[in-house]
Amino acid sequence: MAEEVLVVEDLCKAFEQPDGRLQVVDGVSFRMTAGKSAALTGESGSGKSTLLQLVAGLVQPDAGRIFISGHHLGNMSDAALADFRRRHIGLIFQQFRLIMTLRVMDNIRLMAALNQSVDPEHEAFLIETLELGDQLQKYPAQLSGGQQQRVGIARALNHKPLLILADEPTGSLDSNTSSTVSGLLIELAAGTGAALLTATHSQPLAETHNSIFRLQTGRLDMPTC
Ligand SMILES: Nc1ncnc2c1ncn2[C@@H]1O[C@H](COP(=O)(O)OP(=O)(O)OP(=O)(O)O)[C@@H](O)[C@H]1O
Repeated sequence: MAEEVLVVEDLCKAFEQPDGRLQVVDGVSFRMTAGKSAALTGESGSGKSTLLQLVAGLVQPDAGRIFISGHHLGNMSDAALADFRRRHIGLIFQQFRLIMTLRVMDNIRLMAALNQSVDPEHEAFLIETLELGDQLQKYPAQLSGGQQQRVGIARALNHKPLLILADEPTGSLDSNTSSTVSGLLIELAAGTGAALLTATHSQPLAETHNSIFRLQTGRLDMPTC
């Protein structure tokens, strides 16, 4: 049986807003296994980014539990959680969030270097697959949007995370570039055995994942598997 990477149990999160308390996540449970991808869909404001931030341990839940490879995030100190996130989670953002003062090569190596876990063969494989070999000495601003996001993907996968969390990873790209980049992300995640959870508005992108989880009024529908 495939290894269970992510287990989310009865997760709840509310925010105080000027017009009252907003229950954004209301008893959400789901599981993901190694090498599988799931898209998280839902209308704007339905809580997709909040759910990703909860799973990344960047926001604390009001109730519920999150296990990543059997480790309960709620039992970790802030320092242990930060260390765990750096080692085992890969984050990909809509606006890429590359470090503009570092060359492409140093951006790609950032997480792996922090973890002292650089694997030159794995790194070379990512660079070749993502066609970044000619860009390594450039700065991010010298690349196209699609190239910058491919650097973001290489950075998120280079330290071999168990779980990749992508928030609208192709939202800033045109539709052709978007489907190339998202195809590479899904293929690489599956190939490295990571579980991939992607928040997206795009139904075509969602349909390229193994499963679709739809957030509606804080709850999860799982119509597609
Ligand atoms: N720190 C916060 N404090 C108060 N309200 C918040 C906070 N973070 C998010 N919210 C609210 O929670 C709701 C869900 O936000 P979230 O960003 O998770 O939605 P989303 O589905 O990712 O939206 P989008 O698709 O537009 O990015 C929104 O109403 C938002 O205003």
